[in-house]
Amino acid sequence: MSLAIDCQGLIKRFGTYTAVQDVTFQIPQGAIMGFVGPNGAGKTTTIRMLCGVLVPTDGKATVLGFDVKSQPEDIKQRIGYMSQKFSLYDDLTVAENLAFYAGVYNLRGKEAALQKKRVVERIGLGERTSQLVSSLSGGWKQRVALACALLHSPQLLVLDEPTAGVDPVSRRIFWDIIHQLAEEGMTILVSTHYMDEAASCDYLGFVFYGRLIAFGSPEEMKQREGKETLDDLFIYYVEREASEDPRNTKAGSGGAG
Ligand SMILES: Nc1ncnc2c1ncn2[C@@H]1O[C@H](COP(=O)(O)OP(=O)(O)OP(=O)(O)O)[C@@H](O)[C@H]1O
Repeated sequence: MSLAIDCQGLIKRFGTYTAVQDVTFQIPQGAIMGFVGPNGAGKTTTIRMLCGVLVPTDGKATVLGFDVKSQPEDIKQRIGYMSQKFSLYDDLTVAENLAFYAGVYNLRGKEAALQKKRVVERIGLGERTSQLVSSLSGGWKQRVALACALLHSPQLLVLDEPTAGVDPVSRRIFWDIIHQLAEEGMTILVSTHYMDEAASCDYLGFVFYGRLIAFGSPEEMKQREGKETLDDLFIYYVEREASEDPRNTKAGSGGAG
């Protein structure tokens, strides 16, 4: 089994505040891993370390075989990233946004044209390419953002709350595409607050107060705690763990180091 992400005791401190504490998990290539947890739990901070854009305070992680601390550029070249803000230019058309991101990924000439054509077909954007992004619905903007993130054929697709505020039909279409990409071998790391999305992941990590308090397949996790639904499971975790945020104290920040 080839690992896409191997994360061992990852820690991130901002001053005396520990945003991520001793996070350890592994996922194989081609898997969909979902991060769930309340706001401020540390999901984005963990994702940013794994993308090679934030240096961990301690711990080790390899992504696609590259070390996050010493080889961040190798990681960045091989991942596609999409955040809930979509990072599109509203006053440009879909085609112009794709052209801009092709440039960001250093795609030129024939290669750029080929990759743009590929993602337009793949995501079903054919009839939208000349439309201004500002005139698109949230669901279509989301699909354009996904197309931009796929332009350079990444091996790992990182999605930080990609469907926040998007209607249910668009969410379903988006997830159908995500599952197809995973079937073709792409690894997906996604943070979400939606339990139906969490349920369709191969692996789930539940993050709370900076710690990964549970990890496994959705079925395993439910069985382990004897819960019928993921909603019940996550409410159980939150109630079990909830107390004053331990990360605000020096003791909390040093606990896993
Ligand atoms: N650069 C920073 N400096 C100081 N604190 C930070 C910084 N980045 C994040 N934090 C803090 O670390 C904690 C974890 O934040 P993070 O954004 O990783 O959480 P999250 O689980 O992604 O939340 P959300 O679901 O709201 O996106 C938060 O309390 C946040 O305020």
